[in-house]
Amino acid sequence: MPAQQEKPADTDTKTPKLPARETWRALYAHIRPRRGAIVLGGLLTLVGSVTGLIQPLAAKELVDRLGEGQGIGDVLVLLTLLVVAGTVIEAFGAYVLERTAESVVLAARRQLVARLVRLRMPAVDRVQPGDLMSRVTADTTLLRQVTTNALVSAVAGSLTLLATLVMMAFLDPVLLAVTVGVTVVIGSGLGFVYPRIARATERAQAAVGEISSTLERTFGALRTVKASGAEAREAAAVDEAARRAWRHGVRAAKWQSVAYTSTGVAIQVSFLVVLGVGGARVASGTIPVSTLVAFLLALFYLTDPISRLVEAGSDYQEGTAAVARISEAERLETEPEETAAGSGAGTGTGTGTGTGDAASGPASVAFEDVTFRYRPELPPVHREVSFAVPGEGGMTAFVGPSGAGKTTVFGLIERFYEQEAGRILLDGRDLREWPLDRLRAAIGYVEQDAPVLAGTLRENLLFAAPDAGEEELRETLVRTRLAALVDRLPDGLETVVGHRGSKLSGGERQRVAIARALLRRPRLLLLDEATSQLDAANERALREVVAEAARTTTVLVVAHRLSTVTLADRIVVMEAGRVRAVGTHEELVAADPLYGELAATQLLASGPGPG
Ligand SMILES: Nc1ncnc2c1ncn2[C@@H]1O[C@H](COP(=O)(O)OP(=O)(O)OP(=O)(O)O)[C@@H](O)[C@H]1O
Repeated sequence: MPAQQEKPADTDTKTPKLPARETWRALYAHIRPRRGAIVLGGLLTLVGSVTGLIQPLAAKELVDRLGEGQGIGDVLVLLTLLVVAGTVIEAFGAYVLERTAESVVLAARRQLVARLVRLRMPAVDRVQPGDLMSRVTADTTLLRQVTTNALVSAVAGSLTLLATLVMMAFLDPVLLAVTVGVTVVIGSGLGFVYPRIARATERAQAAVGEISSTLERTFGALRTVKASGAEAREAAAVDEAARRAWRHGVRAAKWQSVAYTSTGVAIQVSFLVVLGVGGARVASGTIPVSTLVAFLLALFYLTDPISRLVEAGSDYQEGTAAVARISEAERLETEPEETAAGSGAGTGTGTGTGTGDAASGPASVAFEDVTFRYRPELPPVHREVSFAVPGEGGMTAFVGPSGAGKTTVFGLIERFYEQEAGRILLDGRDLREWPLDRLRAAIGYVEQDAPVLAGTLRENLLFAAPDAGEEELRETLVRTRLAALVDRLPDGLETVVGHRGSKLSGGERQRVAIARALLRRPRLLLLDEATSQLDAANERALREVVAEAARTTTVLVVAHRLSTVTLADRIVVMEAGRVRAVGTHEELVAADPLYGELAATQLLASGPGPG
């Protein structure tokens, strides 16, 4: 079985940095569908704050009228309305923005998951599932802030800034030039700070991804972890990643606080410089004192928009970190859309033969000089592999030493991987010409470790054929010798089987996986036999199930049992990626020394035998 897992290059802490334009484009792609709601939310917030600004004027009018002994009833009503309206509008604006932010996150998650479930196997081999999970959960969360608050702050801040600058220019262009000069000098430091916020956030997020990866590994094999006494080491690995997330998170916070502080410093320094330069201009009679006073007041009005802009910039940096990691996951190679969705014509439920245009009945399979390697830098796993299985049902067994490339045959038939030379034919048609969904609908695949998913027995059985009827389900249970087990269980088909079917025995798991594959009514059944020993009853049950399936379906078995190969109509002996010999058990025992040795020493010979 392919079990190679190595530290993937693309989930390293150093996520390659996207160019600024591309980052913005990727971010904007998330915002675009909701730009209407963001504009609405922004406008409502703005109207709310403007209403707030009118309140002091109304209050002044109220006081004036009181002084003059006039009636204040209408002003009081107006003031009340303003307060209520202002509060309600602002709150509603905030709600619209928050809701939009959540929608942006939701859309990003859905889009990412829709792609990730369609990942091609070579991409899956390179990444760590836990890290991908954290991109879907944790990284998308970071989009919340940047897509709404930061954007609105940036626009509102820019507008206010512009208005204040115009007013300052009107008061005294020279003092404005002085202010802008000081602010730009100090603000240019942000060019140094911002990339550091982005980098620290990105590393913190990568570390969070590592936490997920480690947890996924630990909980995916908790029995092995416990049996190996590795609990403390696994916890330490999570601890190390968590510390790294903390360290980078703190670093991001440090740079954020530097950015915020620099705003205050810029204003303070501007104030002092304007005081000096303005004072001199007043002394020389160039401007009146009132202008200087007004200018200094205006300078303080600058604080708010600049702070908002700096904060928006900082949020944006966090957003870019998230977007870099999300985009990286989105760039992983995927299979065509119709595959996972099963939306291709003629599949729908996946319960029928599903091949639509192809004939029903057992499928034929042929390999013609197939050469394949898992990665370009690795040696070939298949070298000019050729064999032919006619479309007349029956069982073909693949045998050979461990690592000979038997499981890989199945991976290629399912088109999980693509050969580099040669052709693979199903029903005489090149696999590359088959729509993927139709191809897979024609095949039932039972992996070696017979994965049973968390959930109920029923969910597991119907996983590949959700619309199968109750009668068909019963019938399949009988065929796969599972009916007695289901009847024995207090909750029957609704029994929860535990994570990876841990509440079932190895033999039961195998048969559940076969039942699942059979419910798909496959024309070709690929069965990767378990290497573990089964008790005699389980082994006999399994053998009967496979023999029965072979009457109506072409069955290919990666065989580890003598009892299976003796039943096979045809045996393909593989060694080091080549087909060594093809024949029946008797023929091969007589003609092929490797097969003779395998049959004598390596194939599991337990159970009552084929008779
Ligand atoms: N996803 C993968 N990436 C890289 N190499 C792989 C991958 N899967 C399998 N291999 C390698 O390809 C070779 C053939 O593997 P395969 O699983 O086809 O062997 P097998 O004959 O089924 O072995 P076994 O009887 O032990 O299951 C092995 O050397 C294996 O290490």
